[in-house]
Amino acid sequence: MDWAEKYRPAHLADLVGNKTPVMQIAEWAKTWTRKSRPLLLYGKPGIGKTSAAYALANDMNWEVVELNASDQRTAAVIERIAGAGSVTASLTGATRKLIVLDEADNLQGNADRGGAKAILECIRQAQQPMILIANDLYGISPEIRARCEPVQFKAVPARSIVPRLRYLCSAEKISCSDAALQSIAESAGGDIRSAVNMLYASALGRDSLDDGQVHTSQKDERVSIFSLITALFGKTRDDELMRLSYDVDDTPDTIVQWVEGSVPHLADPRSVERAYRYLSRADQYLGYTYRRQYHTLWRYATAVMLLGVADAAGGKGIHARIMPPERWQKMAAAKKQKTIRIATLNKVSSTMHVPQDTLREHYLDTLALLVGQDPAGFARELSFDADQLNFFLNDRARAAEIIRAIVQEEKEREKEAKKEAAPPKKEQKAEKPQKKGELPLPEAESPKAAPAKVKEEPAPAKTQSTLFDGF
Ligand SMILES: Nc1ncnc2c1ncn2[C@@H]1O[C@H](COP(=O)(O)OP(=O)(O)OP(=O)(O)O)[C@@H](O)[C@H]1O
Repeated sequence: MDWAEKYRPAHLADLVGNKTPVMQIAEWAKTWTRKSRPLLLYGKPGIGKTSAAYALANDMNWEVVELNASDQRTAAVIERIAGAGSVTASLTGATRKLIVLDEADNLQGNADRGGAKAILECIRQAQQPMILIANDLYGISPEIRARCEPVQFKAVPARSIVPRLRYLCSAEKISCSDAALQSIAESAGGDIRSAVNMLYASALGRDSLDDGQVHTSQKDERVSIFSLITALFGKTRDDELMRLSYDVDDTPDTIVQWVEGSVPHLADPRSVERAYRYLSRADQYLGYTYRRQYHTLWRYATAVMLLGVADAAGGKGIHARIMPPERWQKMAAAKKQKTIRIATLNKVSSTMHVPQDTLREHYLDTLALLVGQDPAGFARELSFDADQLNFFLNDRARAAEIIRAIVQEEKEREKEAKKEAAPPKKEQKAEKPQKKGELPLPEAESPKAAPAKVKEEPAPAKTQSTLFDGF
């Protein structure tokens, strides 16, 4: 087992740094009731968010139900596991179950619209404590954020990491110089997992370690696409540019798109034209690579693209924000539209018992007209969200307004239902003072009992009839 896992803190007290958030978590757990909001632990990777959730469960003798947003991407799976985990009692005798949803910020992709909804539903219904974990607080949808109590974890300073590394060395019976520990702790940039991994990699097969034997290469020497693009437009030597391209995680077909996205930032139109010529040549090589499965050509593609564009750019630097290729944004928008279209048509076709193709080819216009006449009715009937309603209305603001009103209505109804379900305060009713000189009404004549008399008029069977009765 690697050391990061082997030395995962077992108790909250074992966590290094972040004392305030740790206390906040412990307090939340001690005072937890079903009305408590879930915690949302956020902060950069490797600083103890997941460890804190597990250590808390251990300290409280709670069982953990872990959901990993990036693994279990469908709403159905999350609903099934979270639903069961959140409302049923524990089988192992643990007092409670702690639902841990890791990588909660990974759920907001377009494909995961259902996933985000399922989390919201899970938060609403959970009868058990729940912790969401994310790197980026703003990668979480506002609805989920609003329902959670945010707890920020901060990068751990090197001076706090050093004692932890020293403890690991003594547990593993390795003698390690202070300078070596200091150098590892500083290059970890506040990420304890990274520090532990560096120590592990450096100490492998040794029983003593000094400064010169430390590998701090971990992730810090990985080249990001941003540094590659910056180098491409700067005065970088050709061999250095090629080295950077090998170190970057992205493949040439991705790099070519980033380069293409940056070319319009060149000031001189002649340079732009030259850069595009090199790009199109590189693109041809990439095409051959895939068609012939001859991956050596990748190297040519990379060389033509980078050295050619660098030559066209003339080392003048890039003076604009480096952005992901615009094409990706367009593709993401198109993918979102497709997801909405499929989900919407699925709902309608299964309710109307009409195949999706037939619906799309023959009835879509008619349906859009009908929805336009009674958008709220259709939205209620088919549980549309704002995007799905907008698919028919083509008016985002109106669709959002209608859905907001429906949600509000539902909340009111829930409130009413809860009120009705609450046990009647009988003493108050019984002791309701009677006005002077007023005779008590017999049961049947009291205003409350009156509706019981109109039994001839059956109440409209609201739950039975639907908008689709005619279909
Ligand atoms: N505060 C800490 N104290 C002690 N060890 C830590 C701490 N933070 C991280 N570690 C070490 O790093 C490993 C990974 O930490 P953890 O999974 O808790 O990080 P995380 O903040 O949840 O990261 P990510 O966002 O990538 O999931 C732990 O198993 C442990 O070895």
